[in-house]
Amino acid sequence: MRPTTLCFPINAAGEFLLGRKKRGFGVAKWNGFGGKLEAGETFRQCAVRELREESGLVAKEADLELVAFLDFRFDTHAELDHIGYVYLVHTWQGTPAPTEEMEPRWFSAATLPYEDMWSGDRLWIPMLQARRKISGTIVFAADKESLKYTEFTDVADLTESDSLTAF
Ligand SMILES: COc1nc(N)nc2c1ncn2[C@H]1C[C@H](O)[C@@H](COP(=O)(O)OP(=O)(O)OP(=O)(O)O)O1
Repeated sequence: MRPTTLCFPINAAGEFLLGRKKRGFGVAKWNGFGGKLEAGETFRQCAVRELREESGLVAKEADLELVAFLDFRFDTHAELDHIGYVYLVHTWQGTPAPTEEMEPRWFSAATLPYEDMWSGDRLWIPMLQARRKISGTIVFAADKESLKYTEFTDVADLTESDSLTAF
């Protein structure tokens, strides 16, 4: 799978905006807003575009705080392996609105619906809520849901890799 981005808007009350995915990869799960990199796009361009397309929120590239690099691997489905850059978004224009792909809703930090999210999320999203920046590997088992292996490392700073944009 192509490289991806994932954005989590956070409001002044510390709530996270999630969207319930209506179609495609991760359908019916709550997640941040993002998608696959398009040809010629930078990760930040992708993140801004996907956030707008899926939530209606308009952010500037400079308003994205890069907080995680994740290597998602699927033990018996290598075609699904992909990397993702994760951003927190504190500033935007517009109001969240349902889109063709996502049904948005605000959640307090303590009540994220982990039972209806990707199973790795309950491990790494709390690290972001603790203001950590991380690099991680998440390996899913054959059922594409259970976790087989995870590893997370704190990083002092993160920068998007240019070498991952060519495909
Ligand atoms: C496997 O673990 C994952 N956990 C979480 N929390 N998020 C994930 C995981 N794997 C992928 N994601 C994110 C990364 C992207 O933001 C989306 C998937 O992107 P999608 O397939 O929806 O990409 P689009 O370009 O929007 O899709 P279309 O081709 O349908 O337009 O999930």
